[in-house]
Amino acid sequence: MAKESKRRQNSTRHHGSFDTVKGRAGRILAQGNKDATYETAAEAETAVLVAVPDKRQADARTQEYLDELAFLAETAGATVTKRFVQRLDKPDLRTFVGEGKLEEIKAYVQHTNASMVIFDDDLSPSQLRNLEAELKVKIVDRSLLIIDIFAQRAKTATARAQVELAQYQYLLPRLTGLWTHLDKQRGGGVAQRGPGETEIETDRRVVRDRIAFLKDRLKELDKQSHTQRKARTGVVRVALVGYTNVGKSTIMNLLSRAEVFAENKLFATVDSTVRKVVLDTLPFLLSDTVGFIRKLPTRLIESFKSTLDEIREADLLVHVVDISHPTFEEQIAVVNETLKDIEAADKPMLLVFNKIDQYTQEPAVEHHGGFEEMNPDDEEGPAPRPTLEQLKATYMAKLHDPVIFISAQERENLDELRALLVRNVSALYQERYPSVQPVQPDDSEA
Ligand SMILES: Nc1nc2c(ncn2[C@@H]2O[C@H](COP(=O)(O)OP(=O)(O)OP(=O)(O)O)[C@@H](O)[C@H]2O)c(=O)[nH]1
Ligand SMILES: [Mg+2]
Repeated sequence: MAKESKRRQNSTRHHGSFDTVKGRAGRILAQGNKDATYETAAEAETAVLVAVPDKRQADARTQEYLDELAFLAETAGATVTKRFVQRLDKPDLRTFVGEGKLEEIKAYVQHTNASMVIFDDDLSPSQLRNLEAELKVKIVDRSLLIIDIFAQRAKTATARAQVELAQYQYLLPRLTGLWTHLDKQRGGGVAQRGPGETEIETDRRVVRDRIAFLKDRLKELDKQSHTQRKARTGVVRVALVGYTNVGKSTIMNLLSRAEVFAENKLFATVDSTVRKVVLDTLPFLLSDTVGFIRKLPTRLIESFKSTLDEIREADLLVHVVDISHPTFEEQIAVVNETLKDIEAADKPMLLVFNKIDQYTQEPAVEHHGGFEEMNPDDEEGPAPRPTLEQLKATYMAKLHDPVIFISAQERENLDELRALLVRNVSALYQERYPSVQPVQPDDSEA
């Protein structure tokens, strides 16, 4: 714990991401500082959340989304003190929220000395700039927040290079839009003038060079892991997939006795880990990897290509679902969509409903920071959820894939899970490698 906070302090001493977006990092980069590691929130920072749902979105849904954003903010290290919601058909082009709402946010931020405002969507470079000018605090959008958490978590060389690539790809268009906008607005005035065209060009070139370098580096790392993966021919590969925080790493640890970091934070895992598992003398490789989330920036998916290869190359996917989560069905849909995006959707899949110990028919009331009743006049509470038995019946009937209900934490139904894995893995051996005798793969590898 002490180590973690020391690491944080160290890394916050680097230029912050907002400085980056403000353009300062552009200059730091131009001076050859290659360490792009930064964090959105230092400890004890307070954050205000802003969501602009469209008019049809139900209040309860909006709060669930804001819960997730608050969870992300807390994971990044900030304390959420307030949530602002404005229903609009379309976000305001200039400042994302309308003028009146902006005034409200501004007053709150000034009054409470909040250190940042986090938006549940991505902001255009000019929205970012305008909001910064109006609110005079750090402005963070959803992509930046997620990239930032990834940056805090990435451990392996590949994951770090992938995160850095995502950071620079985020930075590049903002470098441009930012300064051209600033120049236009200030008419090239003196006091707070940004760098001239030449400097911007230099910054852009530095960033592009770095992007090219990172892509090469990732290709190199990919070649190495490809060689590693080739050595695994003849061994069935199983990948744990699922929304973030559903219990993938916990299950990995149970099945493989590995020590994968699991905790109640989003994106505890951003590297992939592969372990040899032997069940009933049947060996296979099990990989635990980064969780998915709604509105995951495409750029981030792209830069995490090597990590996602572990999923793409698997013979069998184990889709873990947190059934106790109020939006678990939407989470299933998000995971399936993301699997489609990375072209891994048509693999055989087992659906594992986890956290049955925590499932209640009461709709969840757990809220993260800054919660306030949105519509106190709204008498109509959410409908009770189906029983676990009803859910089982529905899902068994609805899906062709095998379905199982477990609690990794309470070790409930784990034997059933193991048996299901053994059945499916041995079927895959027969189908995929009819001539190969199951071999013992090398000892576990990271
Ligand atoms: N109540 C309950 N909690 C669980 C269960 N399984 C895991 N958890 C908890 O859920 C949290 C997330 O677990 P992880 O294993 O880190 O989840 P993950 O899917 O690997 O998460 P990311 O790596 O962040 O995508 C941890 O606090 C676990 O202790 C379960 O069956 N019941
Ligand atoms: Mg994990």
